Amino acid sequence: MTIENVSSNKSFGGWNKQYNHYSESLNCTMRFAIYLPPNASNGDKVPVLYWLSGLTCTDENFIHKAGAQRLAAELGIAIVVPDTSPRGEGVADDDNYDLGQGAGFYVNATQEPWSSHYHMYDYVVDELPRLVESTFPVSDKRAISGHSMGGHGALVIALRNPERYASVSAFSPITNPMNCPWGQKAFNAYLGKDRESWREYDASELMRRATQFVPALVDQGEGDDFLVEQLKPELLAAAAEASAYPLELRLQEGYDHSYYFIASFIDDHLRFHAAHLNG
Ligand SMILES: N[C@@H](CCC(=O)N[C@@H](CS)C(=O)NCC(=O)O)C(=O)O
Repeated sequence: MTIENVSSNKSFGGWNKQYNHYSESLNCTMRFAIYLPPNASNGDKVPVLYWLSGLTCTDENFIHKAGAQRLAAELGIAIVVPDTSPRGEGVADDDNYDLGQGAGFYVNATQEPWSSHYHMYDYVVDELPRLVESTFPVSDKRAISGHSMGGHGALVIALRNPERYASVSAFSPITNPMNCPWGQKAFNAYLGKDRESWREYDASELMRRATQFVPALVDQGEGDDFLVEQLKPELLAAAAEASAYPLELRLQEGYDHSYYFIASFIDDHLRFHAAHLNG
């Protein structure tokens, strides 16, 4: 596996870096970002928080806007940020922002024209950690978090792979994609009409029947324009109650869907993950 460094910026004593590599699961060249805290340069193997971004994002939005590096440096946690879909000229796309490139929804697509590249689930669960853990001074202690579409991705991936993650968190996640317009549009396209196959990618469905628990923290802004139609945190809360899932769901008054919200609470999420990664 060859990977190519495309940027390096020192930050809070550690390094923000971007890499390109050819992804076997996505069948195209992908870029990801990694923040390596200062102690990763001393030969320590540091734990990793994987961050999954939302619709329209690349590997850069979180790195530029969330302000996570200062505390990640202090806590000694690396952060890995993949892109949100396969990309490139030969990769299927759609004119709308909520389907195709920038909108991979962290599923393995089974339908044409998406199925030859759109395997973000396999990429995030298997290929990217394997690459990161064999390339950088990081351990196999993992946590996962994300925003909106990426919050959906983080919850689904942790719920389906509880042995792989110490903790999971999300900002403004799409909690029940089977029952909201963004999710229904994406799942119809990527997975087809059979709604049974959708259940494996629905955080509320998975949480309701969970028997193995990954500690979960979710923050949702009450001033979020997408709250009622798309995000529906009350459905996740009901699912958690049904399985006695260890979910902490916090509604934050006045906050919207933007990175201003994420930046306001990212420290809480980093400390939550650090407690579980180092516990
Ligand atoms: N219609 C909006 C929806 C997209 C949106 O709100 N994206 C969120 C994630 S769901 C985001 O993080 N945008 C990029 C940013 O704020 O940096 C747009 O196209 O900007």
